[in-house]
Amino acid sequence: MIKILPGEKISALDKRHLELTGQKGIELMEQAAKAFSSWFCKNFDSKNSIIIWCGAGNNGGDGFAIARILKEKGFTVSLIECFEPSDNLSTDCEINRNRILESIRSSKWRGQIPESSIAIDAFLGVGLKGTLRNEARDKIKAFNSQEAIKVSVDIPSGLKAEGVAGSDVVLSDYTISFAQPKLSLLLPENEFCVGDLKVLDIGIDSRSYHDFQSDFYFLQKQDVKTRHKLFHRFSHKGDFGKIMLVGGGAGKVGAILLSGESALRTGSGLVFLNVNSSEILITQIGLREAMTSIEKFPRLDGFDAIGIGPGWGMGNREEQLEYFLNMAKCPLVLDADALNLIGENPALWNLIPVKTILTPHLKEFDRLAGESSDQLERWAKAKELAVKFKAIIVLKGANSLISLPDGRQVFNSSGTQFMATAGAGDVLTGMLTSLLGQGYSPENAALCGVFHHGLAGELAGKRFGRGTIARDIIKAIPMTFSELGIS
Ligand SMILES: NC(=O)C1=CN([C@@H]2O[C@H](COP(=O)(O)OP(=O)(O)OC[C@H]3O[C@@H](n4cnc5c(N)ncnc54)[C@H](OP(=O)(O)O)[C@@H]3O)[C@@H](O)[C@H]2O)[C@H](O)CC1
Ligand SMILES: [K+]
Repeated sequence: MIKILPGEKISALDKRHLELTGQKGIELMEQAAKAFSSWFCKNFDSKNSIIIWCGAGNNGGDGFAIARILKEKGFTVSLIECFEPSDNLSTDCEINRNRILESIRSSKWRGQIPESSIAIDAFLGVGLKGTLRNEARDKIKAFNSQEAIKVSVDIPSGLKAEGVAGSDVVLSDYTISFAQPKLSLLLPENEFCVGDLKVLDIGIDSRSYHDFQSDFYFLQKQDVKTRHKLFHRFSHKGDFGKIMLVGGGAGKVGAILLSGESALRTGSGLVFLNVNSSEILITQIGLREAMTSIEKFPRLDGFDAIGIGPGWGMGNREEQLEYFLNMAKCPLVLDADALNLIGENPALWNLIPVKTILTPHLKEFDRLAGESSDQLERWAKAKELAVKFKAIIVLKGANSLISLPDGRQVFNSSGTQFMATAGAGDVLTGMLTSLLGQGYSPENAALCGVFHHGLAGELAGKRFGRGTIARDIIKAIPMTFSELGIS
């Protein structure tokens, strides 16, 4: 997994990469511009007219290089230089400016609002320091007043790598960030200016990160494959685990059925659903592949993993939750009402076995950890709780955050807005419990489960868009394994 470094360390990281590889800065910039352009060509037709706003630093240098590449690809490109002739350009910005083809129209910014169908923001990147100067503010305002689709290079101009955006910031539809997402791009508070986020590999040598400390990591497709267990032709039902999912209170059976079905689609060998006695019939009809039980205090031996909470209800459940926390000898997942019960009675924290996976959404997290004034505070609290109770806390949302007992915090890269639908969380609980039951370590179960859940959402979202429902996500789970080449 790639480390997420503070913005102020990015140039030191580049330097380390250049030392290790013998590359030149201008070559790294070219890799970044090529990565951006290749994403751009996949997403936009060359009939579009493009205007690129370039600053005087390396973000602007990226912009000049992107202009040249997109022109070569057949786009109509023009440039606005957001600096004065007296300003010092960074060395690589200067080189790329000189490489610009004569056929690209380039003008100085003189307060005009140009016309184009796509505007690319390569004005300010992670090198922004202190308070934004007035002249930069005017340019950002002018940039925002264009009607064009807006795409930011690396980070929206005016946004700091770690900060919450103020009012003087480029309002992007897409932000295409290099090597690693900057923390500010992952804050829900900044969604209004970041838009869709894509992080592109620009070929930074992974050894370059060794010299830098950070507890924040970014989980990508390539990190997941090696964490999977592989099964072979002699594998039998037992290897795929026997799990119990506890929930399904009166009127909420749907939640546990979704968890059960997603566990089966994730590969569980045997799935038991423990539900309210009133709900047994409907549970059996709802998921033929599952077995059902209605005991409040069922025997737990023989289970490889237990997931508790989906649709459980909170009335008279505390004693039952205590029973599961005290008696289970296998790994646990706690979700929904199991978490709400802990929120109501914090003493239960002390009963949670080490490396239990907790999967709160934002509101459940606030019930567990108390209200937070912003997401940064929530992230800090998640880390504190994960370390204190040696738990794995999955704070669900866009770029779900997995806080590990050793203090590392991992942001997930998969997912889509179309997963914001009833039952998506129950699907995750089923997947995580399933992977634990298959013998994955809790850390690998959390990382793989969260990534595959997001990927399943993406696949379902591509097909059903806004109409995506939790069952579409479940149906897509098997495809996530083939997508990653996992048998
Ligand atoms: N590893 C990577 O991710 C790579 C990223 N690349 C790109 O490089 C930029 C970072 O480039 P850098 O040169 O360090 O800085 P910027 O271009 O972001 O910003 C410098 C310019 O910003 C002006 N500035 C700074 N503070 C202010 C302010 N408060 N108000 C207005 N203007 C400001 C600064 O002007 P000065 O007069 O102060 O010097 C500069 O003009 C990164 O974001 C990526 O896009 C590399 O291309 C490849 C590797
Ligand atoms: K930018």
